[in-house]
Amino acid sequence: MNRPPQGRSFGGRRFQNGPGRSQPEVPGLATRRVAARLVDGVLSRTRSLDASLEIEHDPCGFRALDERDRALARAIAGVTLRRLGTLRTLVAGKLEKGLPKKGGLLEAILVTGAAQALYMQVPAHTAVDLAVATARADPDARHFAGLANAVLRGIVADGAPPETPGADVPGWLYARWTRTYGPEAAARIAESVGAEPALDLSVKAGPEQWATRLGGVALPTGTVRLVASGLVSALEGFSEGAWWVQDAAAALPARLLGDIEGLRVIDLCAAPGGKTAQLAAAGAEVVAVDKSAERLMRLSQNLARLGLSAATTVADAATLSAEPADAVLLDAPCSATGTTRRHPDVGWLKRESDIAGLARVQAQLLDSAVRLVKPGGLLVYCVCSLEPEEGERQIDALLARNPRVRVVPARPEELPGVEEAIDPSGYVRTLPFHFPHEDRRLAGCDGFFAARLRVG
Ligand SMILES: C[S@@+](CC[C@H](N)C(=O)[O-])C[C@H]1O[C@@H](n2cnc3c(N)ncnc32)[C@H](O)[C@@H]1O
Repeated sequence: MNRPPQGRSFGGRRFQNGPGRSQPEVPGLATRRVAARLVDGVLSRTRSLDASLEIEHDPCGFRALDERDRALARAIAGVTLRRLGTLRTLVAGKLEKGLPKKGGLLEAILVTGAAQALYMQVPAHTAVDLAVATARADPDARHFAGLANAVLRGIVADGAPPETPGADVPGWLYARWTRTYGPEAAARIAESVGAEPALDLSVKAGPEQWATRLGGVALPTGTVRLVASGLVSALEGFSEGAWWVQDAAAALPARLLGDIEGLRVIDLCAAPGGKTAQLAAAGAEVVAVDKSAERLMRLSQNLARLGLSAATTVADAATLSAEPADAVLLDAPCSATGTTRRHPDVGWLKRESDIAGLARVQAQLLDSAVRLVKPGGLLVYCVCSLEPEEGERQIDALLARNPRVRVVPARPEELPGVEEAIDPSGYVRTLPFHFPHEDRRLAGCDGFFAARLRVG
């Protein structure tokens, strides 16, 4: 006789109800367990949300869910991470002795449960009951199912707290933004990164037409912006390769190279290829370099969909030797704090001490990039970080150690609609509240730094 499967299967439809017994799972429970596991990867600093969704062995059971439940699990994890500071404070306020040491998924269950009750349209009793059931089904958290029930009922009874600027940004990061940009701008950055981002597309041609066809708006820099919903691959123009997804701020650095038609351009740290696509679409002969063969393969697939081409080289850009090019674009690995709006887990996964290590790598990459530019050619350096050590200070230090390099300041007419991003040194520094729009869903951008340099 075939017996029903026993025990726990992440994302499956069965869970352990007691020794040797298995019953059909409560509807919605698998989705909550997956959401808690996605968030747990971030709380334990073991996996980013994207990594949990992409890793082959599917550590959270995400792929076992159907499409609707996947969307819900992702939404719960996303809202939780966007509100994590507030949710952790609320949970801590209900726990006299703090979180139990061996609670397994307990913290993730509590914050995802509270997020659904306070910030999503999930009835509070459903959010609490499913959180308690998720705790019962976890081998460690089950000892604290009663505690989970009491904590969540208390949080629900109090309701959502008033918004406090910076409450959902990790303390170390908010303190940095306050020091760097001042308290008012830091609060505006925090508010902007707390909102759901729009979907930004770089189009090969005809931004106005594509904005009309897709029901979005064309930004003055040429990016087409839509309110995100559903699968990107289902949107008109995806399969014919008319556009690719790229934040409006991420599309600025390649523009700084100006007219590159027919020029040879080396794109360092190129994968997954958003900037390579821009360079190739502008008519350059592009060599895309990345140290990850797997990510370069994804770049080639992306370019193939777009009907664009570039040569690819798997190499460490810090030691690459190649024939110098007319221009080089270096999009260096960085703390990525400027992408907090799209990746609300960034600050929770990183430590402040990571920044110094990244800055050292960026300096090596910059020195190598300078060597790869023909005399008289241009180098654009960029990072998706809000931290000056990775941006402004990095270029200041390069100028001080290499007399061959000088800044070619960005000009306002090159950045229509975002002229305020040009600083007194001629560097480009976008902040998440740039690209304002009356419809809040269409406002904002990633925090990027870019500098254009001439190598003599
Ligand atoms: C910020 S992402 C680049 C995004 C890309 N430029 C785009 O527009 O789509 C950073 C990339 O740098 C690559 N990378 C990191 N260190 C590198 C190195 N030393 N040499 C070459 N590539 C590197 C990573 O594999 C990753 O693909």
